[in-house]
Amino acid sequence: MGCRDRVLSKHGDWQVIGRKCNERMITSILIGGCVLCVAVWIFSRPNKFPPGPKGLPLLGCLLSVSQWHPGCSFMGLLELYYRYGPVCGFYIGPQPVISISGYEACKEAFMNENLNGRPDNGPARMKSKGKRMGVMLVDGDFLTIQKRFTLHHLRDIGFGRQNMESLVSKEVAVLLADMKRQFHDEGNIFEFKNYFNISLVNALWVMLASARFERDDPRLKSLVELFDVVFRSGDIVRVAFPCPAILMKLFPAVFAKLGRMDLLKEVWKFIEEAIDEHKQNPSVEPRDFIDVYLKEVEKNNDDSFSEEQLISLIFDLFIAGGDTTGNSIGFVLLYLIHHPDVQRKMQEELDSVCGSSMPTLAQQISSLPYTEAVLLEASRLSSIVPFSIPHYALKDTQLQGNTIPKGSIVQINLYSVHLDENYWNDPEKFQPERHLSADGTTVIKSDRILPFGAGKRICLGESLARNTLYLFVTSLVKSFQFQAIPNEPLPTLDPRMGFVQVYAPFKAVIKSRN
Ligand code: HEM
Repeated sequence: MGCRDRVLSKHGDWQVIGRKCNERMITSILIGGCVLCVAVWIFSRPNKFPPGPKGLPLLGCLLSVSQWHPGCSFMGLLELYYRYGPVCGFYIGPQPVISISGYEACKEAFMNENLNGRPDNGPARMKSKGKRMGVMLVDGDFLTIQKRFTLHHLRDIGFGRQNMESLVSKEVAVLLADMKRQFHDEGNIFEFKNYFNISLVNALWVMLASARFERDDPRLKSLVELFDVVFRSGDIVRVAFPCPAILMKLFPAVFAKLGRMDLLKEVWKFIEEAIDEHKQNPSVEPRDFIDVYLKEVEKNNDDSFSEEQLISLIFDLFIAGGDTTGNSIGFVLLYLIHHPDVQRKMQEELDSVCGSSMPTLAQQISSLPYTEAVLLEASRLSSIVPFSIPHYALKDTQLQGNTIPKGSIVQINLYSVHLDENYWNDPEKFQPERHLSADGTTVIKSDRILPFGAGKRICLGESLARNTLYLFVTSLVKSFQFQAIPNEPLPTLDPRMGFVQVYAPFKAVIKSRN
C-alpha cells in the first residue's frame, strides 16, 4: 500500500483532508481574530475614558442602544446618567460617544473649545449633497466666518428688534385672522397639527428671500410636512452611527433610522429656485439675505462664500427654525389648556398691561412678569430640543476628571438640566411661580434653563425664536380662550419623538375674547 493509499484509507478522500485542514485554519483565524479584537477593544480605550456600558467587541453598543429605553433613545442616555454619572462613554461600532448630563458637566462641555466641533459622518453629509457646508454641521474657521456673517446681516434685515417685531407681528395678524375665519366654517373646535410652523417658515422666508406664502399654499404645506417627516425619522443617538453618506444615498430604506435626509432634496430645489430668481432680477439695494450673500460671493474675498454654501446655509436655517419655534408655541397652549388657572392669570396680566392693544416686545420682561414666567416654565418642561446637536471632540480633552478622546461624538443632555430633581422642586410639574419672586413682581432668571444651548455653538436663531414665541403666544392668549373639548380626555402632553420633541396633534375648543 502506497503512502497516498494509506492516507486515503485513514481519511477517506483527499478532498476530505483538504476540507478538514481548511476548517482548522478558519477556526484558528476566527479565534485569533476575536482575541485580537478584544485586545484592541480593551487596550484602545484611553485611560480615564468615561464609565459606561461596555458593549461587544467591534460593535460596541450598536445592537443594545435601542434596548436602553425602547422607543426613545434619548431617555436611554438619561438612564445612563443615573447609572454612570454626568460623563458617560460608550462605543457605537468604532465611534466613541460621550453623553454629558447635569448642569455643571453640560455647562463645562459647552464652554470647552475642544468640544465645539461637529461630526463629519454620513447623516451630516447627506444634508449637504455629500459636502461639509452650511453652519449647523461645520466647525473651525469656516463656521466662525459663516455664523458671524449670517448673524450680522440677519440682524440688519430682520433679527434686529424693531424689524423683527414688525415682521413677526404681521405673521401674528395673519394667523389670528385665519383662526377667526375658521370660526364660521368649523365651529369652535380647532385641530393643531404643524399649525404654527407655517407662520415661522413665512417669517424666515421674508428675511431670506423677501417673499411669503399664503397659509394654504400647497408648496408651503408640503415643505412643512416634509420637515415633520424628516425630523421624526431619526434620533440623536442613532445619528452618531459612522455610516458613509454614499451608503445612505444608495440604500435610503436600509439606513432610514439614521434620518431620512435624502427626502430633503425637495427643500434644496426650492431654495435653488429662489436664488436663481434673485440672480435673474438683481437689485441695487439688497432686499434680503439672499441679495446680501450673493454680493459677498461676487466680491470673492473669502473662499468659504459660494452659491452652494448659500443654499446649504438657508437650508440649515429652515430645518433648525421651521420645526422648533412652532412646536414651542403648541406646547405652551397645551400647558394652558391643562392649567386654566394659569391661562386666566396670564390673560388678566395681559389685559391690564396692554389694554385693547396687542402685546409689544417692550412690555415683555419688565411689565409682564407672570407671562414671562409661563414662557420660561414651558421652555423648561417641554425641552423640545432635549439634546444639543451632536458636538465633536477636536482634540483629546478633560471633562470632570475624564478623558474625552479626539474624535468622540459628544451629546449634551439639556433635558437632564431642565428636569433635574436635585435642583427643581417637582420638576415634572408645570409651575410658572417657580420663576417669580415671592411677591410675584420680578422674574428670577436661572442659567439652568438652556433651551438654546450655550457657548460658541449656541442657537443662531435664539433671538428670533424667543421674540416669536413671545409675540405669538401673548397675542393668541389675549385674543382667545383655549379649552379642552367637553366630555373628552385632556389632550396628551406626551411628545412625539425624533431629532426634536414635538407636540402630538390635538384638538381644542377656542372662544374669542373680543
Ligand atoms: C424654540 C426654538 C428653538 C430652540 C429650542 C432651538 C434650540 C437649539 C439648540 C439646543 C441648538 C444646538 C446648540 C448646540 O449644539 O450646542 C440649536 C442650534 C441651532 N439653531 Fe436653534 N433653536 C430654536 C430655533 C431656531 C431658529 C428659529 C433658527 C433659525 C432661524 C435656529 C437656528 C439654529 C442653527 C443654525 C443652529 C446651529 C448653530 C451652530 O451649529 O453653531 N434655531 N438650536
